[in-house]
Amino acid sequence: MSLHVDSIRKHFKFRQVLNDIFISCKQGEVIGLLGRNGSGKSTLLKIIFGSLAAENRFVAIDDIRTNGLFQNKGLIGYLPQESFLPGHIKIKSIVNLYCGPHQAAILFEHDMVKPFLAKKSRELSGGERRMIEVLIMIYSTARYLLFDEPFNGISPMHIEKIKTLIQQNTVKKGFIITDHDYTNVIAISSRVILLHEGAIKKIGGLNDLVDLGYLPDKYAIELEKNTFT
Ligand SMILES: Nc1ncnc2c1ncn2[C@@H]1O[C@H](COP(=O)(O)OP(=O)(O)OP(=O)(O)O)[C@@H](O)[C@H]1O
Repeated sequence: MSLHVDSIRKHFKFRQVLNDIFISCKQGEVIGLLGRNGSGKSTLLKIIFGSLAAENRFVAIDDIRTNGLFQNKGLIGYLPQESFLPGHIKIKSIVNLYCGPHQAAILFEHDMVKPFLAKKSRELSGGERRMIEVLIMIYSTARYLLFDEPFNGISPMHIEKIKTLIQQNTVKKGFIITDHDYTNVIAISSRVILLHEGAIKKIGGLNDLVDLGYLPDKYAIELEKNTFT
């Protein structure tokens, strides 16, 4: 069971943003995707999901090639960087829209969702909205989830709960997660990769992130005390 992404190429005007990108994600894995601002992380996730066209794109789920949004339906879920909840609809209805009855019933009782069920999304704070979106995606039917900045605006206590939920849900799902909160991404990732100058680099330790210019030098010694390999 795997999501297989290969040969992705994309340019905007004269800039080649993605150059023959390869990523695989098995059910049970969390892939941490890091990269500097503008390195192409969101572009890559949109192309994998099928909402953005590319010059070249190969995506296969469990060895079956998918050609875009409609073939991905129910298989790949995408949490965009910007909020996607319709502002005028109650959270309870949105949960019903995205989740099956069994998963919706779990969310209705979840302490991070229950207090907001009767509210409309526009009545929530930015962090509350993000929290709901992330939970809806985790409990959606999709088997592979692409998360673009899931921790943005969320307080540390809730980030911990979300990390636990992601890890619990890897039993049946695979995740590709990008967020500038790299310590929390690294903490839950089975593998970490860096999008650098249009290519994917495998990251074996925190020093690689310094060497490739993602983390400043001053972090090297302190961060090497932690390890994610
Ligand atoms: N529609 C577009 N037209 C032209 N250039 C674009 C377009 N979308 C993205 N780009 C450019 O492609 C590059 C990659 O953008 P992308 O949003 O994928 O980066 P990112 O790694 O997600 O960045 P960030 O971490 O800041 O969110 C950027 O230089 C951006 O300016």
